Amino acid sequence: MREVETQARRFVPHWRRPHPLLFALEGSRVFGERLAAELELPISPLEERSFEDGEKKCRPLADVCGRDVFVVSGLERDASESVHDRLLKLLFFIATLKINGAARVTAIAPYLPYMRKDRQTKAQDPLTAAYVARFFETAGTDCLITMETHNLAAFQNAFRCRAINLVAYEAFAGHFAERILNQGVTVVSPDLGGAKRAEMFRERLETRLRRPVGLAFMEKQRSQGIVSGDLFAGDVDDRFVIILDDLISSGTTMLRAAKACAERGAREIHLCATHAVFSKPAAADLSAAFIDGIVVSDTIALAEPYRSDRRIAVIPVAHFFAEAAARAYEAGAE
Ligand SMILES: O=P(O)(O)OC[C@H]1O[C@H](OP(=O)(O)OP(=O)(O)O)[C@H](O)[C@@H]1O
Repeated sequence: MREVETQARRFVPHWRRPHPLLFALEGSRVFGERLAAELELPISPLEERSFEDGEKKCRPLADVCGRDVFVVSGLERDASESVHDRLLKLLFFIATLKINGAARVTAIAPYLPYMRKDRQTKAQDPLTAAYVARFFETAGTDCLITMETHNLAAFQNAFRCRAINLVAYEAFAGHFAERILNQGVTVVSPDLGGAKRAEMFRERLETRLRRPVGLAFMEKQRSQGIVSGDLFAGDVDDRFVIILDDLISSGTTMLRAAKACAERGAREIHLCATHAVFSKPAAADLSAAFIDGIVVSDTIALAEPYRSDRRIAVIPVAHFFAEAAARAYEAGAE
C-alpha cells in the first residue's frame, strides 16, 4: 500500500463563534483526524460503551446545545463492529445530538452502505437505499455527506434532507495523469450501470492528459450472487487500461473485467475504485499477475493483508469532505 500525498488545499475554513463541533465515532478516528486537520477543528470528546448484551451507548461529552455539529463515522464492517452496529450507533448518536439541542447535524459517512439495493429486481425485494435515507431523516439529520454512492439517481431520490454525493475523479485523474506516458488510454466500466461514472472520469482524464481517452464497457449480470455476461464493447488492445468502479467488495466484478481486457491485448491494467470494501476473497483474486495496480481512496481504512500490498495506492479524500462540510455549514447559516 502506498499513501499518496493530499493535493494542495483549496479552501480555508472560516468559523463563526462558537465554532462547529466535530465528533468521530469509534473506528473512524484516522479519517476523523484527517478531517479535523482540514477543518482546523478539534475532535470533541464522547463516551462510547458496549454492554454485555451487545447494546451500545454513545454520548457527547461536549455541550451540543445550540451548536452546529459534524459527526463522522465509517459505516463499513471491521474486525470489531458490523455494518449494522455502526449504522445504528451513528443514527442513535445523531438522535442524541438533536434531543440535546444541537442546532444542525451534518453526518459524514465516507462510505454509505446498503446503497446497492436501490430497485426491486425480484418479487418483494427490499429497497434498502430508501430505508437508510428514511432512518437518517428520522434521527434528525440535517445534511448527509458521502462519496461515490452506488446509484446517484436512487440516492438523490431517496433523501429528502440535504444529501451530498462527492466524487474523487479529479484526484484519480491527477494520480493517473502523472503515470501515463505516451500510451493510448481506455477507461473501462465493468458494467453498464457504471457507464456514466466511467464517462465522467474519462472526461477529467482527457482534460488532464490533453488528448483523447477511449471508453469501453462490459456486460454484467448478477443473479443469486453469480456474475455473468461476456459482451465487451470498446478497444483496449495495446492500451493503458483503467477499470473504474464505485467499490471493490469480493473483487469478482473487477477480476472478470481485468481478464477480459487482458484477453483483448491490454498493455497495462489498473483497477480504480473509491471504496476498498475488500471482503475476504478479494485478496486472492486481485493478486492476478495481469493486474498492474490498484487505486482506491481512504474512505475505508485498508485491512490486512492489503496494507502490505505495494500495488495498492491510496488517495486521500478527507479534504473533499472538509470543503463540502464547510459549505454546508455556510449554507445552513444563511
Ligand atoms: O467486488 P464485487 O463483489 O464484485 O462487488 C462490486 C460490484 O458490486 C456493485 O455492483 P452490483 O453487482 O451490485 O451491480 P449493479 O451495478 O447492477 O447494481 C458495484 O458497483 C461493483 O460493480
